[in-house]
Amino acid sequence: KLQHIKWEIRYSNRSPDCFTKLSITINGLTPGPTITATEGDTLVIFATNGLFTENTSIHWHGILSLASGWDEGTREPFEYDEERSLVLNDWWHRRTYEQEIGLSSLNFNWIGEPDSLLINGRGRYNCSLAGPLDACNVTNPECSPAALAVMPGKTYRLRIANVASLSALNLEIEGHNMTIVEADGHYVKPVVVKNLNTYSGETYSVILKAEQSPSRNYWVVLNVVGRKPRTPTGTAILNYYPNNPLQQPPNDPPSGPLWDDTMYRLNQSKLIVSHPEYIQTPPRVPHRTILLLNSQSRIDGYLKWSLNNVSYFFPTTPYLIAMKKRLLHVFDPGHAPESYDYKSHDIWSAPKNPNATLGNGIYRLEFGSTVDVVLQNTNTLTPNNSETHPWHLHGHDFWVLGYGLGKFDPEVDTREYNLVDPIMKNTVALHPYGWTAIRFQANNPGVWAFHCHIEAHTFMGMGVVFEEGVEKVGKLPSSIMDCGESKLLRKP
Ligand SMILES: O=C1O[C@H]([C@@H](O)CO)C(O)=C1O
Repeated sequence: KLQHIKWEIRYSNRSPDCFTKLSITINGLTPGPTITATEGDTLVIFATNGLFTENTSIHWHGILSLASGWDEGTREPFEYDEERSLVLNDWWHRRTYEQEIGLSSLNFNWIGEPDSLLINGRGRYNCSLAGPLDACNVTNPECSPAALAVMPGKTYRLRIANVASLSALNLEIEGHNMTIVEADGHYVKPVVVKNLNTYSGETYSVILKAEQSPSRNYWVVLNVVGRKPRTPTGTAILNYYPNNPLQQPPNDPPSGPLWDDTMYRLNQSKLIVSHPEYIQTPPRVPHRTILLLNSQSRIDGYLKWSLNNVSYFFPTTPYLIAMKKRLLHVFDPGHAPESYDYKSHDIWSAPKNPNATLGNGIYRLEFGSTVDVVLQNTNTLTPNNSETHPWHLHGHDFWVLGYGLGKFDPEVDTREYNLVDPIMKNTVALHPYGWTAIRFQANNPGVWAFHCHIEAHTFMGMGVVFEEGVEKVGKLPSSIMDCGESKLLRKP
């Protein structure tokens, strides 16, 4: 089926948590409109940029720009009556420009924790904390809680997206277990959980049975985990027909797991493996292994994040254009570092020498080769602290071969890799003081980002770039020649 969709991207005043804020919207909505499509449909999306001074682009998160013939016509390995979407977000009242200035000043100012958590674009800020010039109104219908309507006895597929820019979020539905059946577009060997940890950029489907007493509603509860929460719990209402969708459950919301229980989250990550009937077996061995030390660092006094002591900065001319048009001077010609000194590096302490360098050299991958990346976490510059990082790869799905705590040991840990039924994903968590190993095939011609999906961390340099088969990319349209030196190539 062919669908034509029109999107207008513009600023509007929105009050998703009762506090009015200028927000970037699609057709006036945040989160934007839902597209309902069947696998195989063709979507033509005509987007207009109604922002006054900014460029914009849309990243098709989790939708591979590759022909995936093996997915044709397959049936889902689970049953449900209806589906519902749950878009989970964290929300700040300060403008992103102020945040950027704070992050990139010598007088570093962290973005802090979110003001609110939103479920389907709705949250609740405590308006008594708002300033005299702020607009904050708890009776605004825009911020009345989201209701998830269910019929007693029916089974639902909840499609969950964590679109937060920072937070790892724990979702719990009071009195109901969830069965995880899908992650990042791949079917999962079903696992029953009381609550679900999701990391920025991830998507899941869970099956929920409306099998509790229909005499009342139940809480849908969202909590920050992995960072010390300073944000009130986000809530929505699981609304059993025929109760009023605004009727609050009779008790307090459940409190969720402890925010700093890393083992709990690590163990849940390990439970997510491929559904037995949908296994795509990974190649047995990689052609190349890249080991990436994730560390907080300093460059000339500025706080940064770096990979193998290189903090990434974006070149002003896009790589794809630079490579196709031989503008090779616009980024570092050298190779990005393949590894770090893992024998002597102490991951448990703040680094004695936190200095790093800026760079934007790339990893050139042989087309068609199998590449392993091992992400190694370490202590930040703060003593006894290590953070969670959701790593997101553009242009590919990867196999998740394993997770561990402590320092990755290539001799021992590679033997424990799951080569039998690993899940494929596009976003994966690196847990505090832990490591995560992934494998992918460099089979999608182009230039692809691999970065921490925490927006502030990407901004502070936490990313790398892969190139493969760029010579196979066809002619670039002159309409994309907008940034840096590519402007000179634009046909009038
Ligand atoms: O990048 C970060 O900076 C702060 C803190 O480490 C320094 O203020 C924080 O929590 C981050 O995730």
